[in-house]
Amino acid sequence: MTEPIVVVGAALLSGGRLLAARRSAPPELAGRWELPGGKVEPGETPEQALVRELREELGVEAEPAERVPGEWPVRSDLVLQVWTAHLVSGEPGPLEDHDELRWLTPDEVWDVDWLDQDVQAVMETVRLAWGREGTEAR
Ligand SMILES: Nc1nc2c([nH]c(=O)n2[C@H]2C[C@H](O)[C@@H](COP(=O)(O)OP(=O)(O)OP(=O)(O)O)O2)c(=O)[nH]1
Repeated sequence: MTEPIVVVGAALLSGGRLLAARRSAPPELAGRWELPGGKVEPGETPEQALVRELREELGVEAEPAERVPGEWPVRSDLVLQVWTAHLVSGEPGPLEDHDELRWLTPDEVWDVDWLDQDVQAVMETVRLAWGREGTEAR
C-alpha cells in the first residue's frame, strides 16, 4: 500500500492571533476556511513545504516552529499534518488559492467555516498555542 501524501497546514501565529484562509477553489471547497499550505513534494520535508507554500500562496517568509500533535485524513491518499509557524517578513495576502484571509483571536477562532478535517486540527492547534481556553470555547 502506498503511503498517503502529507498536506502540511501552517498555523501561522502573530500577536496572539491565528491566520485562517478562505479557499477559492475547487468549487466543492471554495468558501471554506483552512490553514494555508499544501502537498509536500517528493524530496521535501514538511517544514520545507510549509515555507515554500507560504511564499507562493501568501507572499511571506515564515519559519516553522513545532508540529501540532496528530494527523487528520483528508482523502484516502492525503493526510493533513500541522506545524505552528511565525512570520519572518512580509504581510500575508491572498495571492493564490484563497480569496480572503483573517487573523483570528482565541474568541474568534470558531467564527469561520473550517474544512471538516481542520476542525480537529485547529482544536489541537489552539490547545498547543493558547492552552485550554480555545477548546472550551468550542
Ligand atoms: N492547504 C490545506 N489543504 C487542506 C487543509 N485541510 C484540508 O482538508 N486540505 C485539503 C484540501 C486539498 O484537497 C488538499 C491540499 O491541496 P492543495 O490544493 O492545497 O495543495 P497544493 O497547494 O499542493 O496544490 P496542487 O499542487 O495539488 O495544485 O488538502 C488545510 O488546512 N490546508
